[in-house]
Amino acid sequence: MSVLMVTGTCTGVGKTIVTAALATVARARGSSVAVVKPGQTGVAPGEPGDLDEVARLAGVDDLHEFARFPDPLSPAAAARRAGLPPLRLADVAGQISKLADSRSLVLVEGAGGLLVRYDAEGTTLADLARWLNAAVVVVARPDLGTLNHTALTLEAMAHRGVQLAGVVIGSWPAEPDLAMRSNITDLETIAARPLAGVLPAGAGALDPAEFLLTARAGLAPALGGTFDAATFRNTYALD
Ligand SMILES: Nc1ncnc2c1ncn2[C@@H]1O[C@H](COP(=O)(O)OP(=O)(O)OP(=O)(O)O)[C@@H](O)[C@H]1O
Ligand SMILES: C[C@H](N)[C@H](N)CCCCCC(=O)O
Ligand SMILES: [Mg+2]
Repeated sequence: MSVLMVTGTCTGVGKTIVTAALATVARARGSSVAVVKPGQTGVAPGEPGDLDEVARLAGVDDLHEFARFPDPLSPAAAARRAGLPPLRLADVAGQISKLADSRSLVLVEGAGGLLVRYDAEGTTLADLARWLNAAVVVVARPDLGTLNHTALTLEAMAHRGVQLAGVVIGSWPAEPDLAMRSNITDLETIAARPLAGVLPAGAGALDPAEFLLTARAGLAPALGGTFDAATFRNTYALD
């Protein structure tokens, strides 16, 4: 049993796609996988949320969303605007612990980036990770601006004693520009380790069978495998 959290350097960086990729690879290895989205914002009741995307891509049906607020804001702000009580991550920690007792892997996708607030006290995914002693995958963009966002996220994690599982690039384009090619090297320096994975832009549009193959190729290290850096570098002519 283990709990792996997925955060990002910002919203919209590909956390849901990476969560689905981790889930599909783990399931293909025979693991029982639950996926948790503690607080879903920006989606109306009855509309498909991030967990529905994970279900579609990875075939997971063990899905747990603990609160939903329609405004496309942080969970704290969205709850406030809806006039609803905020989600208590301390309660969510207890629920995740229970799930982890009977699954090989529980994946938890945060809302937005690491320090997005869930309540008026400023509880964040970093608190949840620390309470559960869970490592965190950081999903980063490949393009200009990502070095600073990634460095800030990793520094905030280190400062709070949150363990880094690895940095994954959520959406790598077929035609990377100079900044992207350079950033690959610098992201590895910032993380002080090789990238834990890279998913191609467009991975989210694949059918589930193709998505599994893509996820396997791009994400093995985040689940204890080896990332084939040489193949990746050759594919994208990075050297
Ligand atoms: N590798 C990818 N392939 C295809 N589409 C992608 C990929 N990565 C991201 N996207 C698209 O970019 C958008 C944002 O991605 P995603 O929903 O995974 O972001 P997120 O980090 O989970 O955001 P949120 O904070 O809302 O949870 C989505 O519309 C998604 O379909
Ligand atoms: C609505 C969006 N897609 C996410 N669900 C929530 C993102 C919150 C980001 C808050 C912020 O850092 O400004
Ligand atoms: Mg998401």
